[in-house]
Amino acid sequence: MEQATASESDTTGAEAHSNTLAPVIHTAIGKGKAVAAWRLPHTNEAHVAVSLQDSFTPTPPTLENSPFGFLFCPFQESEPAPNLFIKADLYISQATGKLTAAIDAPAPEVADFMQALELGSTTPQRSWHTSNAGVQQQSDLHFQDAVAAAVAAIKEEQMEKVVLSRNSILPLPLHLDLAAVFEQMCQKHSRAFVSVVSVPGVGTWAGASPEILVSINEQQVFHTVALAGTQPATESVADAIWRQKEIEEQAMVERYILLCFKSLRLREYTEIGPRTVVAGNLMHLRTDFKVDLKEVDFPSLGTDMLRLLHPTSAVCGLPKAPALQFILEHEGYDRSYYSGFLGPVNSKAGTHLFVNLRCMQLLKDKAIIYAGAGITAESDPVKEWMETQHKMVAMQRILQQF
Ligand SMILES: C=C(O[C@H]1C=CC=C(C(=O)O)[C@@H]1O)C(=O)O
Repeated sequence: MEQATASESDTTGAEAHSNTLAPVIHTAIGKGKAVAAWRLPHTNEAHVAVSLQDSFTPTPPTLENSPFGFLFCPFQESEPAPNLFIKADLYISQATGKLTAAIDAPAPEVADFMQALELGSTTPQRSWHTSNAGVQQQSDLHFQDAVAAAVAAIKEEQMEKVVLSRNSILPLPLHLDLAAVFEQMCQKHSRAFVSVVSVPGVGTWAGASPEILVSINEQQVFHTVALAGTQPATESVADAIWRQKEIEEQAMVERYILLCFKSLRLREYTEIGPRTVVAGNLMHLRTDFKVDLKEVDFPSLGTDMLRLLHPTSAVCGLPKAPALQFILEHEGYDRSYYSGFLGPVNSKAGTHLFVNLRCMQLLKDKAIIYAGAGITAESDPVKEWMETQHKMVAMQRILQQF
């Protein structure tokens, strides 16, 4: 039997001609397989990976020795929301338009999939894998009360910052197609990491994230960011004026990343920023941290930083333990995969994990849109609620296209 290896180039020549990405997504769902589609920021090339395995759970997520696939992890691991790895048994990119099978992909399943693809998909609209978990939605007042409680706890010095979130449930348009949702997001969000993930028994998520968690590109450059502070986008980023509250909020995220480097005794990094960046209808403050792994001998940096960073102070808070405790006690709903992380691992372009933000979960006839806001001593409950409204606009606009 052939061994699984850790690179996207380990593929056999199993090809189906004239494929585009949409039929591959439809066939995967029709055949009950897990599928992920993604497009990296500032690139034109979309990718789709399909797993032909029955199990998707990695324990624990390691990056360096992983085969090529797509990692999908929740905010907090639980039975309905486990860490998932969609191994790329089948892979297609827009650049080649050819579906290829990994060298260790199960041959009968590959043949079966190719045949179904040739026959053409009859997948109806609004067809994707759905989760069995119930939907919880809190009232607007619940969110605002939680913010007020967080401000009080911060003033009592129980923590410095906590990120509180909420969800909003919308009916789904009848003519919604998952591949078309992906395409719309690619068109509308060129600066974001765009993805759709659909896993049997777990459900379907779509999003356009502005936040890199851990990325190692083909030149072996490690990259992470401190992203925080939000305001509506202005004509030009040069016009952005940031309040002290946002500057401090982002500085806390930066400080936590520096602490992670320090705990790994890593001093050879570059730091650029904070700069104003645009994310859809919004702007944020971002500092970029990079490490050249060709110059620094630290082969496990990706996995080590992932373990230390998640959940970052951009989605959890500072210090991490009391902020997490506060979230679990006060948010009043399960974040599931919102504010978890996701992305391709060991692809030709490297490993690119993003925080699952500006995202939605697709149920049979509803979408759940998620958003959060960083709470500090200066936070105002109504303004923070408005900020979450602004963050939900990205996904609302995608649904309005149908
Ligand atoms: C938690 C979210 O955003 C984070 C990322 C950027 C800015 C944020 C903020 O200003 O609060 C959040 O920390 C979200 O989009 O749901």
